[in-house]
Amino acid sequence: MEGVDHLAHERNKSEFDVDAMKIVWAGSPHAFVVSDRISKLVASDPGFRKDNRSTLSRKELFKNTLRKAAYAWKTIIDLHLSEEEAAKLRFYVDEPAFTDVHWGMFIPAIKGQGTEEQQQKWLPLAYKMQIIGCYAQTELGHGSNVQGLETTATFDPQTDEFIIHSPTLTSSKWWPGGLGKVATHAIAYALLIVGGREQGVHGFIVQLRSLEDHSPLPGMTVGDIGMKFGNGAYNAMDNGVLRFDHVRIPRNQMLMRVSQVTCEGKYKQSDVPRQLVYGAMLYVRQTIVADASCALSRAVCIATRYSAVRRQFGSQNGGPETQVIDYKTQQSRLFPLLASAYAFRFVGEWLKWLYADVTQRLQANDFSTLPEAHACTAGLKSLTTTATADGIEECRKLCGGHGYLCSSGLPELFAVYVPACTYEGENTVLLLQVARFLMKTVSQLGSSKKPVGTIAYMTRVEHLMQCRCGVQRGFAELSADLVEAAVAHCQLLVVSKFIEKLQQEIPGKGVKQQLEVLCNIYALFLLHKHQGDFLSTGCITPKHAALANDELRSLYSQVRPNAIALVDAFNYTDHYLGSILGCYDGNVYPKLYEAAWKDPLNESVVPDGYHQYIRPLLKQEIRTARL
Ligand SMILES: CCCCCCCC/C=C\CCCC(=O)SCCNC(=O)CCNC(=O)[C@H](O)C(C)(C)COP(=O)(O)OP(=O)(O)OC[C@H]1O[C@@H](n2cnc3c(N)ncnc32)[C@H](O)[C@@H]1OP(=O)(O)O
Ligand SMILES: Cc1cc2nc3c(=O)[nH]c(=O)nc-3n(C[C@H](O)[C@H](O)[C@H](O)COP(=O)(O)OP(=O)(O)OC[C@H]3O[C@@H](n4cnc5c(N)ncnc54)[C@H](O)[C@@H]3O)c2cc1C
Repeated sequence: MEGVDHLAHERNKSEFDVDAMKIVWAGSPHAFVVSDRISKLVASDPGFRKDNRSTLSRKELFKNTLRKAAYAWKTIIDLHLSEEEAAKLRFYVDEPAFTDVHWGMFIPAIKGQGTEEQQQKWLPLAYKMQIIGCYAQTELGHGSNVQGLETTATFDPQTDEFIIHSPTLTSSKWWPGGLGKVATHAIAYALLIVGGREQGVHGFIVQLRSLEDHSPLPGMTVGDIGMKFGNGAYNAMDNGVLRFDHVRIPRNQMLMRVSQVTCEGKYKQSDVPRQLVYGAMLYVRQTIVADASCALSRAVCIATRYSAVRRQFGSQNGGPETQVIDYKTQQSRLFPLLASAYAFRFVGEWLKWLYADVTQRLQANDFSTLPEAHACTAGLKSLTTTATADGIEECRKLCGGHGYLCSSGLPELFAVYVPACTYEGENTVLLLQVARFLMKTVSQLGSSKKPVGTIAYMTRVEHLMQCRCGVQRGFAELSADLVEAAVAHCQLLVVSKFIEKLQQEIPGKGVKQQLEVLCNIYALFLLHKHQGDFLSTGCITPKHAALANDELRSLYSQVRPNAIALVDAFNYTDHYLGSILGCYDGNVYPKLYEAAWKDPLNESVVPDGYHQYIRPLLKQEIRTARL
């Protein structure tokens, strides 16, 4: 029945202060108030409905996304929302759109790589959305290998301009979000050529479309690259293709914080590391880690609530069947994902601090922590997105057949989420960056200081690399093993940041205790999963492995009575979850049944096509029918 909380019995089992945990999850009392208010504002506004998305064609989906983006912007202006509130509104609208790239990449690139003068010119236009930007780095032929990009930017001292050109088919810009149909400007990455000399890849602000009638400017061939994975909402994003035909831009539209080109045609490399050209990627990678905790927590919330609602087998003397959340197999699949959602939340908080710290240092021309920041953002982006994509799929499977319905919210969540393993740095490529950082760290330790902890094994690897073949060839030969080492290094980071979080003051009855249980689950699950490595290196004995397994089962039993309260702490509205299986009141079956009849296929009792195709079949008239 509507209005009845079918999960009340579960909520009454909770052993901790859920409201206090909501504040821990949000990050602070202020962050909770903003999130709570904005999520309810979005959920209560029909202009932001999303339950009809799966029935829209791609063009309808795209146009609806433009409508929502414009409506969101009007809401932000009308309600005088702050930048923080506006970002939360875009988050809870939950629609992949050009605004993600405008705010998440175009603006950070100008802030990170533009001079003061360039920031003063372009940022006010971008903040007021008087221009709409995209981040055009990837090409048809190159994405991971940034230094392999083929678009050229040739300086013409006669006119004090750069000539942007796509010399080959593979140099076509390909994938940039917002590029296909919406963006008026791009940060375009191109190989700089000055005085006939190649100077590496740099960023350029290029206007793509007229601000009067939105038509592509001369020399631009631009469009959408076509349908993407599944029928998911990511098809609302116009990932585009763009070819430049000798497009001229003023010299002052090269982003010149890192390097400069003078009007005389002199290339100047300031003492800022070349890698700052990659700065926007550092920013996005750290936001992606926070996004991973959000996406995984959504899937876990759905699967946990449904696992408490669903009963299957185990009826005693005609009594109720067993809740599937009580099966140890369900717990051993679900609760490590619940623990991971919290673990990624806290490592994401730390990474946000690390990014802010490195940004502050860079402003003072202190580049000492840039390598560490790169390794951490790259490694944690890779680790958390892989675990989250796998975790969303596991949550779908934990919900049985109903998990495969669009109305469960899980297929869409998976389809929209999985490209995170590829964009902003393909996950293996990023782990190789971490491996390179680890190797460099080890080689710098020198003979007097042996590596310890998770990089102790690197001594053997380093010896092997140096004696058997050159370091470069050794690295390539052992890259698959080094990627595993990189994952282990990042897992250590996640566990250690969870432990550090527990050393902080955490108010609320039973809250810290619950987090300690989740931290232990996360760590022991990893030990169980990788016990082969731990055993073969003598880090643990078979007895330790058995003890860990026993302790895991005990910890699952401790989480069980608190599971619903732990996902309630995410404080997601039913609108944001977009899932009948995960609805707050647990009233699943009537809602599933009601939703089925809303499908367009049920608009007629006899389906279109019956008379043309089915009836001839049934009446054995198929031989003569015109198909
Ligand atoms: C409101 C918030 C919303 C935000 C979310 C928006 C989401 C929108 C949806 C999707 C957006 C997706 C956008 C994209 O995908 S943009 C394109 C992303 N592309 C990539 O990530 C490319 C990956 N490739 C690279 O980063 C580089 O090519 C490389 C793999 C790192 C190789 O670099 P390079 O060829 O220069 O050479 P090296 O490996 O030799 O590196 C040289 C040294 O530089 C150091 N390095 C490399 N990268 C960085 C960095 N980013 N920062 C700092 N330092 C870096 C590297 O460690 C080497 O140092 P060393 O000391 O060892 O010499
Ligand atoms: C949904 C989506 C949105 C995107 N948005 C944008 C955007 O807004 N702007 C933008 O510029 N780009 C965007 N991209 C492009 C994205 O950044 C690239 O796809 C990504 O960087 C991966 O590069 P790639 O496609 O060239 O993969 P590749 O590098 O070709 O990867 C293919 C395979 O080769 C392997 N590989 C590659 N190099 C090595 C190596 N050195 N050693 C070992 N293995 C290797 C990879 O691990 C992978 O298995 C987007 C992509 C997607 C899917």
